[in-house]
Amino acid sequence: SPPERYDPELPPLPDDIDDDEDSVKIIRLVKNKEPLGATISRDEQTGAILIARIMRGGAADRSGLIHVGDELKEVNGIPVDDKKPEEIIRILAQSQGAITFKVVPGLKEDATTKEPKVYMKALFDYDPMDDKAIPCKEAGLAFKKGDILQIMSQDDATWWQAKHEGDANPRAGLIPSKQFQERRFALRRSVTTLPSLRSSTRRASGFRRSFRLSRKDKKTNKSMYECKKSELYDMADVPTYEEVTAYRRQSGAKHRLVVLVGPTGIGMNELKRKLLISDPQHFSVTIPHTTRAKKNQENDGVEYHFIAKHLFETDIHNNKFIEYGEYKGNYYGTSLDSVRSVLSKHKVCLLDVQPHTIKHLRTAEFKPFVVFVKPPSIERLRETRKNAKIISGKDDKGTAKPFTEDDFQEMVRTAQIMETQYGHLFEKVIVNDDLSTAFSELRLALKKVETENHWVPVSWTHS
Ligand SMILES: Nc1ncnc2c1ncn2[C@@H]1O[C@H](COP(=O)(O)OP(=O)(O)OP(=O)(O)O)[C@@H](O)[C@H]1O
Repeated sequence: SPPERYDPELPPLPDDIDDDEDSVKIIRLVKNKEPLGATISRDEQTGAILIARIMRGGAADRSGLIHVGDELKEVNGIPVDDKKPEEIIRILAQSQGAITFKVVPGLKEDATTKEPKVYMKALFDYDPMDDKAIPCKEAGLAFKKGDILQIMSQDDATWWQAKHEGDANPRAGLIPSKQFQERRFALRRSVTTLPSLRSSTRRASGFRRSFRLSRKDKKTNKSMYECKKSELYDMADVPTYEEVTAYRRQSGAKHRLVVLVGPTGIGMNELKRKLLISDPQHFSVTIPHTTRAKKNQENDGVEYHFIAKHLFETDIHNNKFIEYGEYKGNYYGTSLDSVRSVLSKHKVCLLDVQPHTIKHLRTAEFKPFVVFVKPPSIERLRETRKNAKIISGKDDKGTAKPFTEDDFQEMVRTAQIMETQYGHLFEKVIVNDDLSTAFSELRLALKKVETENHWVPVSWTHS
């Protein structure tokens, strides 16, 4: 049967309806300490004060009574037509308890938006209090590099709304959009000069000890390992946000590649060695390639893969190497296939690389877990490394020498530059102060990578 209609019969609308009077809504909100969660702006054309933005989950949003586009007429009986937005904000900030608004409703917003599930990893530090561009500092959300943000709204091209992942407080805050941040970051970069990691590591770094070689060429005092890819390219990458998703490795699935980075001499080999000893069935390292002649006691595919120079060069051209370099006329390198070989044995592959290499490894195949091994304070370095030796590379045999004050300073300096330039790629930072503490921390972190949820780029889970 057709539904009965209970609507009352309405009289016809009068012809002389007064828009201004009839469409006005009086809204009463009780405001405690919490901000209202709305921003206002003046319409350039009409001069009207409009609700510019409603913060998701804020007081205004939860009331459901105020909407973007509503025109504000009065606050607590005070007309706002002749007021500057700053003055109105001051009135709002000062009032406590019930606030009365008189508004002319704008066009209704689409109310079907449900809570969005977009997560971004912040790749930079942000403090709205230092941001001259933000329309309202109090509405801003501060965050640190590495924080996971749930993006609540991307409606505005310049200011997104976000909250910290897992934060029970439903109130969102304003953050600069990716596009906006990229634009102004690029502008800022063009006027400041970043310290170059390349020149700083030229002296100290060279071959990783993974290649079991000393680091410096004695005669030229030059890095044996020259970056083949321009680091200028890195400067063009603007770290803003990266869309991420929770990923948990399925038991039985291949392990994520464990990548260690840090200044030379910080103890990456030591940490790798300890991991290998702690569980040789579980952890493994890659076998490097070399074009040097095999020594008698060596076996092909054990210490090195021994290959001919022209084959090595072909492999270079075919992008088979993660890193490679030349030392005394011979090539040494770590191939992608040597990593694959470890992973396909269902072992955890421990790899230390130069930081600019990380981005080439960040693929769905390897899902690298990047650990930055960081030096403690220079005082602690002096204390803890009192009896330690470093392969100085000052002589051909690469004999171990005690650390010098220069070594410590170089380590701290390089670490700072690495963190500034590549910090957004580090998922775990381990300060190698006391070695056994650092080792336990690393082992725990690697255990968690195998069993717990971690945020990874969405692109890694699509394939
Ligand atoms: N926390 C620590 N306390 C004391 N000594 C340490 C600590 N960590 C590492 N060392 C010592 O410092 C020296 C250098 O460490 P290691 O060879 O592991 O450095 P590395 O980072 O692998 O350097 P590279 O690969 O560039 O040669 C070693 O003698 C090591 O035993």
